[in-house]
Amino acid sequence: MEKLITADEVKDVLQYDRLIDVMEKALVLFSKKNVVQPVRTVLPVKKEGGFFGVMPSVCEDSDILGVKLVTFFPNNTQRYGVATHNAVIVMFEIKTGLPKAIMDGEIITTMRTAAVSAVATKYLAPSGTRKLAILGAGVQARSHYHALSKLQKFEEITVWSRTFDSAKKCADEIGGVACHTAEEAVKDADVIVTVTAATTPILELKWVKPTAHINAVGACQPDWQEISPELMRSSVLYVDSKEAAVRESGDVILSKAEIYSELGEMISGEKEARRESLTILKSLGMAIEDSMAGQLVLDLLNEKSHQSKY
Ligand SMILES: NC(=O)c1ccc[n+]([C@@H]2O[C@H](COP(=O)([O-])OP(=O)(O)OC[C@H]3O[C@@H](n4cnc5c(N)ncnc54)[C@H](O)[C@@H]3O)[C@@H](O)[C@H]2O)c1
Ligand SMILES: O=C(O)[C@@H]1CCCCN1
Repeated sequence: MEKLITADEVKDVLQYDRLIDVMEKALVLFSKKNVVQPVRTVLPVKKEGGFFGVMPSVCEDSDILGVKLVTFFPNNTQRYGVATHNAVIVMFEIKTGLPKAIMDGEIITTMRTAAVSAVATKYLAPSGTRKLAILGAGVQARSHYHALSKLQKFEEITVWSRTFDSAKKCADEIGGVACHTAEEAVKDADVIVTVTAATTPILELKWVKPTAHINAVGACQPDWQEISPELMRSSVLYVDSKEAAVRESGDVILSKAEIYSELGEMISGEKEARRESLTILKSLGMAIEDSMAGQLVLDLLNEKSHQSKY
C-alpha cells in the first residue's frame, strides 16, 4: 500500500470546480451502466442510533476500484461534540487489485454530496435564479452553500434549522439571513436545499414556488422523510440511482411518487431537464461518487508533487 491520506491533505487539494465536473461524469457513467455498484449495505448500530454503511464500486472504463466505509451517528454532535458522518475510502489498482491508498472519507462525503447537488442545480434551477434557501445548519448546509455558489452568486440566502441559534450561526458564516420557520425561509426561493437529520417532513408543497428546484439530501432510511408526500408527488422527481431510491428513500417509498429520471440520464440528454417545472433531486449518495472523488484526490496530490519539483 503506497499512501495514507489524511483529512487535512484531502482538504488541501480538493476544490469544487474539478469535483463538480468529476461528479457529473460519475453520474453519467452510472446511468449508462458502466459501473458495478450494489445498493449499499447498511448495518444498524442500535445503542447510539447509528448506521454503518459499506459502499463498494468498480468502473473498469475509468480504472476505478474502491470502497467507502461510512458511519452516520446522528446524535454525535449533541452527545460527543464530533461530526455525525465519518468515513474512510480505500482505493485499489484496477490492473492488479493491489491496494493503492487509504484516505479520509469525511471531507469527500461532505464535498461530493454538495457537488452532486450543484450538478443537479446547474441543469434544473429556473432561469433568473436569485434566492437560495437552506433548511438545516450542519456540515452539509455549509458545503452546499460553497458548492452552489460556484454556479452563481445568490442575491438572497436564507437558513432555517431546529434552533434559531444554529440557523443564525450558519447564516452569519455564509452571509445569509436566519429565519424562524422553514416556511419563511423558502418563500420565493428558486433553489432549496434540505440537509437535516429530520425523520418527518419539514417542507410543504404550499410553501414553495412552482418553478423551484429542491435538492433533498437528508432522510436516507426507508421510513424517514424530509419532504411532504404531496410535494414529492407534485414535482418532477430526479434521483441519483433509481435502484437505491426505491430501496432506501422514505420520501420516495412512502409518497409513492413516480421517478422521472436519474441525474445521469438527464445529463446525457436521454431525459429532459425540466428547468421551468417544480423539480426535486432526491439524493442518497453513491459509492461511485466516492471512488471517483478518491481518484481525483490521488490525481491532485500527484499534480501537486510534480508542481513542487519544477
Ligand atoms: N445524499 C447524500 O449523499 C448525503 C451525504 C451526506 C449526508 N447526507 C444527509 O444530509 C443530512 C445532513 O447531513 P450533515 O452532515 O449536514 O449533518 P449534521 O449533523 O452536520 O447536521 C444536521 C442538521 O440537521 C438538523 N436537524 C436534526 N434533526 C432535525 C429535525 N428533526 N428537524 C430539523 N432539523 C434537524 C440539525 O440541527 C443540524 O442542523 C443528513 O440527513 C445526512 O444523512 C446525505
Ligand atoms: O452517501 C453517503 O455517504 C451518506 C452516508 C450516510 C447516509 C447518507 N448518505
